[in-house]
Amino acid sequence: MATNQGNTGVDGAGSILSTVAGPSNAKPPSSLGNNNPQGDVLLEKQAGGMDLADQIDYNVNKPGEYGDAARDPQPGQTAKPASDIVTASTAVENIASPKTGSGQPPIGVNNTNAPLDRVRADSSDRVMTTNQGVPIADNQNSLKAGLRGPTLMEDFILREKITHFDHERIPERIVHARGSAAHGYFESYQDLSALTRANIFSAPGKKTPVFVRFSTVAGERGSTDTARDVRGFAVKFYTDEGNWDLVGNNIPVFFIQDAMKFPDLVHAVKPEPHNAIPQAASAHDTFWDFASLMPESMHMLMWTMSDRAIPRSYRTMQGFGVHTFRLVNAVGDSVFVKFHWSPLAGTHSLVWDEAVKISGADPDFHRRDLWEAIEAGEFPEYELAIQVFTEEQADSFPFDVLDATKIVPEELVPLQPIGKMVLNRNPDNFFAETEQVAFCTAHIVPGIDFTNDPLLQGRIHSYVDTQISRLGGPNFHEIPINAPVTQVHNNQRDGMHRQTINRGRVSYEPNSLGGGCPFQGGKMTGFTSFPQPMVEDKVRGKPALFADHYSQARLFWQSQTPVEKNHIIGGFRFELTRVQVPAIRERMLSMLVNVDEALAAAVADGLGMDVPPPQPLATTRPLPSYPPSPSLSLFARPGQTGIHTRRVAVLVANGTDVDSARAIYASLLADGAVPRIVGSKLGKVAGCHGGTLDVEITLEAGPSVIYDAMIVPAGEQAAQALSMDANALEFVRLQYRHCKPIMVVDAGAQLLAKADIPANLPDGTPDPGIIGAEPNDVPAALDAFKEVLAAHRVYLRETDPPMV
Ligand code: HEM
Repeated sequence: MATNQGNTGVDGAGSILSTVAGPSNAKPPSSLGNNNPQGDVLLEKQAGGMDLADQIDYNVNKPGEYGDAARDPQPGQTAKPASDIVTASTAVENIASPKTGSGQPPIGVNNTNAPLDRVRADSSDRVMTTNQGVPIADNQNSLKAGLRGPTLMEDFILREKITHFDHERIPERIVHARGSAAHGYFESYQDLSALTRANIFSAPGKKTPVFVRFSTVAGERGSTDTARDVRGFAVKFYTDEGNWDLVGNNIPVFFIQDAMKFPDLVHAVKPEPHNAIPQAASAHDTFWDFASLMPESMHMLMWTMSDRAIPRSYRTMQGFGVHTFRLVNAVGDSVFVKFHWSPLAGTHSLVWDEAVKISGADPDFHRRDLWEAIEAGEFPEYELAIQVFTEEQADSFPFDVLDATKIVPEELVPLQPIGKMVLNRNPDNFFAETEQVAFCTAHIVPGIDFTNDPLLQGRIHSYVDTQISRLGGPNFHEIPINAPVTQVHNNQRDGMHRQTINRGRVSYEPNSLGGGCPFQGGKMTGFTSFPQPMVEDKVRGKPALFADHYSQARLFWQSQTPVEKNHIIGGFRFELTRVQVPAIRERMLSMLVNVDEALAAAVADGLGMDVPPPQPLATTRPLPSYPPSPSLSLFARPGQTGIHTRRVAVLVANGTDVDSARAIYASLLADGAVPRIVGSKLGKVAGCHGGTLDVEITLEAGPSVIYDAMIVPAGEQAAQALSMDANALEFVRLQYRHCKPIMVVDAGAQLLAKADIPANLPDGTPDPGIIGAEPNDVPAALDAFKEVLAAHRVYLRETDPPMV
């Protein structure tokens, strides 16, 4: 017998999983270069296999705009068969499943990404039909009594089309409504069977398909990506023994300790009910009213006011399971575990002013970034690490491991890397996959179990419950993206939207009539709950250690660099400035005093208030003190991907040295960056020594905030023209203000002078992110530029004067 998550309870039994999903077309087909407006690019073979022309085609065609074209042939184009497109992943996986002789799988049949492809449909070159499969002769004109007469009731084709349209929307998620997702796989580094019998960790190199959804929490489905908010990091593992969902966030703690408070928390942060303002923002009275009355949220608030809440990309943030879970091995021994994801691209964030401006410039900033990276074959990778400790060890910690407002410091329990996740395929259909996916903390597999964390316990109920209404009934586990790759057999029947056609007369157990679904599980084969002894009174309350609300908030604060501390102060100042009720601001300040007096003073200063006395503590026990934990700083993880996928604006105008601009562009591309030729209008700019260059995007359509860095190539006349252009000046100033690397060649320095960009840092030393180059010195300058770009930002520009 299996659960609806396909947990068979029989090792390996019933598994149809032999290989792992890979991309069908991660690299954009070069045929798209037909549309390339920039015909005059270099042609030089790259070591990595993708030639420069392909890369430039890809970039010129703007990744966000070719997605559909890459899959579906456009008029006059022939789609490149998926198998012809070699990507790093297909090379590794080599998982293409058998195709029919024509190369076209039948409708509804899996083509290249077994096993999750089993229901992908490709309608290219197929005759249009009704939902009953009847061929349609005319899809443009309704059936009328005469050309100018009334439409006939019998027009079932019209009515079916409109009726379906009328019902195309489903309720959005009550939280985490806005998200983006990707397919990929998880690969285990080692055999963890001593700790857990979870099948996905049973052998080194074992691969398990995953679907991952990243999200913001508070905003509605159409809200902006770069709001200050927690990010969801939900992973569905399609394991051999059913689905395991690790439904985490990018912050390792949470606002509250008990599920009982979750509806209050969400009501407080969502738009206020009388006027539905503000969208996707915690900067309003009701949120801070709740928070200031909920001191257990203090630790989480430190994280959400930090740059963790404005990541540069879903690819540059960590993920955490948050709760303490259990691992259980084959003989029933159990240890506690915390799960951590760390991106190979490092942890990088935006600065607040930039995040605000991106909301206008590109509300899909994170969605686009994830999509484009995967389409370009720059597959995001995250390492999974665990912290493992025994129940006895947990008893000796100065905090309670069942309290979701506490971390287990890495200094106390080191991280153990156990595998990596690679996201290598974008969804085919946003609604069918990203919108309909249903994650749930209750979806666990043999070898993994819950703890008594009272927040986790409430979540186990909440997800399935909400999905029954969001996805229209109890059968949403049959929706392809939710269906396990294992077979599902049980005696559950019927209900709205039932897809499975169960055979036989027996749908109960025990039975003597045969057929149906015999129960084959049993102790240590099927899922068995860890038999934790429990003899306690029924109570409403919380353990004593839960009442320490400040010591880990202080640990977080003390582990931050000066730059990060300034940003946290800025976050509190911004949010509390938006709060209208002075008493709420004062209560928050009184909580901050308990974290750190200098922090409270700096925030109070920004609010024009005095520092109030500290809020009384909820405990009389002495608070533990922790040594700073360097790994809590974002800067602890610079990443291993260099300048890959970093976006660089190359500013041009008439008079730009076209050859120099091309050389810079090609050099950036060769190192994996994403350069763009940016000018004041589309069309060609004339080079100072002849030749022309196509502008790819304008200063208005591609403003400063969507780039990680900028370069002004050589060219006296171009530098003068840019210096007269208000958009170009604004561009440079924002690049500087947002701490981005800036390189100028020769006369390009005029632009910096006109924009009043200082060459030195506030402490008087040269700014390493302002790189000037002579025309004959460009390669060396580019090397220096790339080095600063790989380090992401020059935050030293900001630290004068430090606020604490
Ligand atoms: C008692 C506390 C909580 C409750 C009752 C709760 C409830 C919910 C609900 C109802 C949804 C929408 C699900 C859907 O419609 O499919 C959701 C989504 C989500 N929750 Fe929670 N949540 C809680 C705490 C947390 C915590 C602590 C985390 C992180 C560890 C978290 C992470 C997520 C994520 C990532 C999603 C989005 C899943 C997706 O991408 O579809 N939640 N939560």
